[in-house]
Amino acid sequence: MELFDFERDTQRNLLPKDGTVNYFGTVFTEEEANRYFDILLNTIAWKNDETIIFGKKIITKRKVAWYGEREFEYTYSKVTKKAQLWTPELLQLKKQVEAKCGDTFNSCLLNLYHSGEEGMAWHSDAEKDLKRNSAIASVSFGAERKFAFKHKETKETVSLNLQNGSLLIMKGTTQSHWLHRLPPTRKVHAPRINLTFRTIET
Ligand SMILES: O=C(O)CCC(=O)C(=O)O
Ligand SMILES: [Fe+2]
Repeated sequence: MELFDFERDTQRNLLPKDGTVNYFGTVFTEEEANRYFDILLNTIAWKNDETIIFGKKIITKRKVAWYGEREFEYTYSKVTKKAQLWTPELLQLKKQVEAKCGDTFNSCLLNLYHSGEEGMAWHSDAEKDLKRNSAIASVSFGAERKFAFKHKETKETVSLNLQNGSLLIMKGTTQSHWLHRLPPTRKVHAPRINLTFRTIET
């Protein structure tokens, strides 16, 4: 197999063990991706994220929003938030993503990174509100950014670039054994929007 085909093979697990990550590459055309970027930028109720670090409330530069099929209460970065109801475009995106990966989702966390200087530190998405070992689908629009995984015990790392209009799935025991992050970079000046479709335990 050519290297190109190998990288495009969505059945390939990017993790060597203890979880499954599939990168589907771009699943939206550049035109569709740019259109979604603009719509989301203008229709989502973006807010600066709040978190507690060493007992102090911190306001992040990165903006976030939380949507779902119900007004779920959800604790993320140690602060409890209430989901807003799906917008028409988010519901459409959710259906497109579900059709591609075969999993279903009932909520979505959105992140807006204004430039490469904004990122997200090492974490795993294993909050108690999330259904255990359920798939998380990550859709990216805008600037291409590096994304990395680190095994919690062995510290081995795996990284890839998340392209404009791309889809990445994390599933199985990935969140129990691996951390992930979006490293900050001085090389990227353009903004990026990321959506992670998730399943809240109901
Ligand atoms: O922006 C990204 O690609 C990752 C976001 C993320 O890990 C999260 O929202 O939990
Ligand atoms: Fe995450």
